[in-house]
Amino acid sequence: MEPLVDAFVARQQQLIAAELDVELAEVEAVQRQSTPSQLQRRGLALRALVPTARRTGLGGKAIVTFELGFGPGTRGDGRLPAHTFRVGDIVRLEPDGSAPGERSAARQHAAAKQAAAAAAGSGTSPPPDTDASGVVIRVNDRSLVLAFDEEPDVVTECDTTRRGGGGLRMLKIANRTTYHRMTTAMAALGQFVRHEGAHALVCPPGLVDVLFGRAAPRMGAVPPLDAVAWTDPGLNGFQQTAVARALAAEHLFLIHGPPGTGKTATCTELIRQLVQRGQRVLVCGPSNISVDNVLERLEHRPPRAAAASRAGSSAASVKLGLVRVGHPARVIPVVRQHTLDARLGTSHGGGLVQDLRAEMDGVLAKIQKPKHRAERRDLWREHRTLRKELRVREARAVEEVLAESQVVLCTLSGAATRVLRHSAFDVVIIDEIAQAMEAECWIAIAKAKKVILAGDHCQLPPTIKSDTKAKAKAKAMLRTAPAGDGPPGRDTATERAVQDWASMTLETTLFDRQRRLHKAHLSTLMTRLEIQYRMNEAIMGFSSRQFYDGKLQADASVRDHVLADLPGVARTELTTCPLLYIDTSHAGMDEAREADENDALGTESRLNHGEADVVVARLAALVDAGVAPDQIGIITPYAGQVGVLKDRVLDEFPAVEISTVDGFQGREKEAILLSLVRSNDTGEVGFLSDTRRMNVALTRARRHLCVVANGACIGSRNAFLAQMVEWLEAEAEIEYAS
Ligand SMILES: Nc1ncnc2c1ncn2[C@@H]1O[C@H](COP(=O)(O)OP(=O)(O)OP(=O)(O)O)[C@@H](O)[C@H]1O
Repeated sequence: MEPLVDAFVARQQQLIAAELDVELAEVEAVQRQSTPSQLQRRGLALRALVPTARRTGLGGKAIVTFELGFGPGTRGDGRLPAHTFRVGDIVRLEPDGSAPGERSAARQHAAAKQAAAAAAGSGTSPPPDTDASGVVIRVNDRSLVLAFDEEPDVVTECDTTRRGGGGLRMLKIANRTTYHRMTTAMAALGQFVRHEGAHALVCPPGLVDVLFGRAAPRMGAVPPLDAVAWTDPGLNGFQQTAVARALAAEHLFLIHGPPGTGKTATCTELIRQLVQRGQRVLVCGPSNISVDNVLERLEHRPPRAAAASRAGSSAASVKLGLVRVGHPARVIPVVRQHTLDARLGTSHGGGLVQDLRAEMDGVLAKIQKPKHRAERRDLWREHRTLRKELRVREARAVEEVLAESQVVLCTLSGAATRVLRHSAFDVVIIDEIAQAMEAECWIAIAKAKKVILAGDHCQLPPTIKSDTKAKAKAKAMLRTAPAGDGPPGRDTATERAVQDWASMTLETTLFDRQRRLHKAHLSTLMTRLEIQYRMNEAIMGFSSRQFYDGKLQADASVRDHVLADLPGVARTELTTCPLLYIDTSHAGMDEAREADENDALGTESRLNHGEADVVVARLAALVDAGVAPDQIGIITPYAGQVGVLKDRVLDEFPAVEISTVDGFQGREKEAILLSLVRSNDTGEVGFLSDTRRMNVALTRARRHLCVVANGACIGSRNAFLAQMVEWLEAEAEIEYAS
């Protein structure tokens, strides 16, 4: 077991370090190759900012508002120029007079290397942070609000020199926190199997054995479906089976949820059932939105349950103690009252904390008034003392809130936050598992006795920047790996597995690994949900056949639904057609290349103006028929084509959502226009050849999917795409573009 896990940990750490390297190199390249004005024009920097307000946030964080002061880029009306800063971005502030990234890039690189080295060793020491980095927590057209652990000197100094010139420049920097947390989680796993004392894992050895294939997953007695008091009586048989088996599983259970099959609804029921049984649950996902989706469902009882309880059904309303850990600014507004911050505000210990924060704000206000250096130093000292006290009281109040909460929700990376350091759970549920890197999952797994994974490996994996390089390296390693005996102490199975790690990339998810590892037990270890509630039956056909053994069923409520059934939509040929294929094969609509000017590594994207014309005409026809623009999505695999379409569409129809396929995973619209772009003489299809990307693309529409493509090109060399074109030709209404 030990060499097996050690090799896994080493490989993961190597992959994480490579990914961080690429991320840092990207940021560094952009910053080094551009002047501050160029960076600002590209939305990657904001210049001439000055701090205009300060307050104290959770954990004594310094919350500082920045507005435009003076100097280059200011326009006089106080509005910020167009920029790409978003809530959650990590940014650095530096005096606007210095060269961009002058100090930072080299420092970041050194810090990253140090972090990797530290984590590979003890796994506990955090990477040194760049001095003036903060997190964007609010953005509007005149200001940005940043949170800092402690107010950086450049910010404080900026105040004193405000009337003398200067100001601050804000630049995006790579977010190293998640990488560090992943490396630390891996190091802890290594220590756990070596029985070293310092690790932070509470999960039982049996769980680790199962997750590494050293023990078969065991199942207790599965409760008969009619013996369970369902809180949502509308769940279908697959969903109920998944919940019942997940309850019975001893260490591990997998829920496979194809598009629209109610995976989140199933997880929600499972959480309620676990809470009814007195269990404490940690609910995680790779992104904030994946977590908030579950929270939103947990908070609102499904209409099906409400109706049933009015009719006197046994559907119990389980009172859940919920808390969402994570910064309130990154949480969707409807669930904000469940954030730890909001819960602290109303808790018993929260009052004292509020008083202390107010006191700290008072000191901050005094610091801002012009003073001698010595006076300001004293005030900062006072501020620090108050912050120490605040942290102690806050920790107590947080413990109280957490103790009252049976369900804690956070991102996978968020499970590493200080407030959850001592928390342990009976079960961790990871939603959207196929989008999560395995090392990230271990941050949460470390805290629980049992793991439930829910996702769909037939959709896109996590986005990995270093992947191409990593894959090539992995292949090379496999080629050079000795075929014979391994090092002493490794049995053959371990050796095989260790060599397997060499082919592992960050795209290899925990879900993938478990499915492969426990192939023989999949029929009991995993339940696939097979009734979908999104697509007209005509839309789901190809996806069902290719990815789900032809087993997907459309629920009666969606089987035949078309746009014409929506209020205000005229009944026309177009609005009664669920699947339309516009073949551009003979229309001379050739693809073009475009260098992505936001991509410092010089990646090229593709676009197709001819296809864009077709899409724009179809969009107009849908809107003319009465389909609301916000119910229409335009998706395409290429960022270049997204740009072309946005330029053509958004002025007239700002509510239409235009996105890459990758960016639309997890979303749906009543009507989807899909532009596949590739159109060339050689049949090159680029990353259309990733079947998972095509699966996502074809399964976003509820009532109408229009595919615009050069079928002759995309189907000429790629067998999967040829089958897709065949399906479209057989099942869709066909139009030929000219
Ligand atoms: N048993 C059910 N009966 C009726 N509607 C259901 C049922 N289960 C789920 N739904 C509905 O199906 C839709 C999709 O459900 P949900 O969001 O849980 O699916 P998902 O699998 O998480 O989706 P995604 O494909 O985005 O991952 C929702 O509108 C939900 O209310």
